[in-house]
Amino acid sequence: MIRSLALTDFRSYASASLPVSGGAVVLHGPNGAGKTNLLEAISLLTPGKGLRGATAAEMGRREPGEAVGRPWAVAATLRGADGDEVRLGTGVQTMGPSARRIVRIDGETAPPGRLLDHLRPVWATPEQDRLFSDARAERLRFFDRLVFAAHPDHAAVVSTYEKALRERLRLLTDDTRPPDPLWLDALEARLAESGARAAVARALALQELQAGIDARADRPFPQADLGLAGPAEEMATAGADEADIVEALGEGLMRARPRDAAAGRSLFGPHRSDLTALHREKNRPAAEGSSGEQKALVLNLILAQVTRLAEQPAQPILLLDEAPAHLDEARRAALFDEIEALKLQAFMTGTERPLFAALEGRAQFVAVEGGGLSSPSPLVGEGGGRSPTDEG
Ligand SMILES: Nc1ncnc2c1ncn2[C@@H]1O[C@H](COP(=O)(O)OP(=O)(O)OP(=O)(O)O)[C@@H](O)[C@H]1O
Repeated sequence: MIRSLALTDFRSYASASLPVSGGAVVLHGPNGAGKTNLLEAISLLTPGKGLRGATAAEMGRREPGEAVGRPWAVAATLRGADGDEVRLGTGVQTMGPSARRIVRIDGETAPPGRLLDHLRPVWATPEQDRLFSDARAERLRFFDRLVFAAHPDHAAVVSTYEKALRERLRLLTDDTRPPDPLWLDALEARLAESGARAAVARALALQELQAGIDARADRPFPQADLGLAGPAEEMATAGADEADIVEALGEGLMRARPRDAAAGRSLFGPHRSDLTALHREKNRPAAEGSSGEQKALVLNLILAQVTRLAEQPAQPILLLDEAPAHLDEARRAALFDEIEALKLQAFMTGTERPLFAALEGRAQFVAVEGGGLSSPSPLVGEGGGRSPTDEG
């Protein structure tokens, strides 16, 4: 679990540090105070672009009128189940368009994937309120993140696939010369192999998540019947051998060449797959649900995810941006109870402290304002920064 956090020139924070207790941490403060910025900082303690999907260059603190942000850093001290302390750090040392985030573990530069040995942040953001009615690509990215938190190899497989896909499209749409057939074959072989592996991992993760959702039937959250739409995932779900999926993908890609070349887009392959969900109780597609209903379905899915991750050595950390505000009182109380029952560390944001009234005395409350953090004793904040922009 995270024991302390320190931010330097990160977004609206010049310099802030926060000792953290286990369990629930409530970040409350007005709009624009920096609550989401703090969650984003924690979400960077895992590979990827964090909960806003931003570039490293965007995250450096900028004063009004400044075009380029400062080099920034996020650091956390963790205490593992065995009582050992680990220091995780990430940030960029020089700014510029090519700014790359580096990762340090106990002071040593490490590949970002190693962060997953220690921490597995899972987040829910207001953007997910329309997850099931949103664009397909967004939903697939969300699902791939769930797959990847439990099966870290999945990220590399998807990235290999996406790289080969871009390369193949470049060959197919190059007007200056016909595509080199050997190169095209090689790329499609790579696509079929990585695509099949991704599809198998997705199907497996879906099965585990569905089992997790089914096991939560007694909770006051709506349940989703999940599915994966896409030929490769459908084969994997039906129990096909990976080799057969590779073959089917290879054939499909070859057949799709003229169509892809004409469209200038890749119209076939598991990047076009989708996560489907049925609101079980209502027996209707989740996409038709209200944003409150979709939020509750997503939260239930995320709780199933953290429950399954809790069985792994690296700890799940729940980051809930404005989630409680979207829930009615009964579900809010159930969410808080669940965080306690699962012994989860959860960071939750909300503009109003009374939203978290049920947690008074059971959680750490942190007031976020003006780029600073303050938490009553024994948890003393040291926000020294100020938000350079308006703070609602
Ligand atoms: N790179 C940056 N440098 C300086 N300030 C930034 C940077 N990026 C974002 N900000 C500022 O951070 C503030 C937004 O913070 P954040 O999104 O954390 O607010 P919040 O407390 O979650 O608000 P809300 O309740 O409205 O969701 C804005 O004032 C924004 O201008």
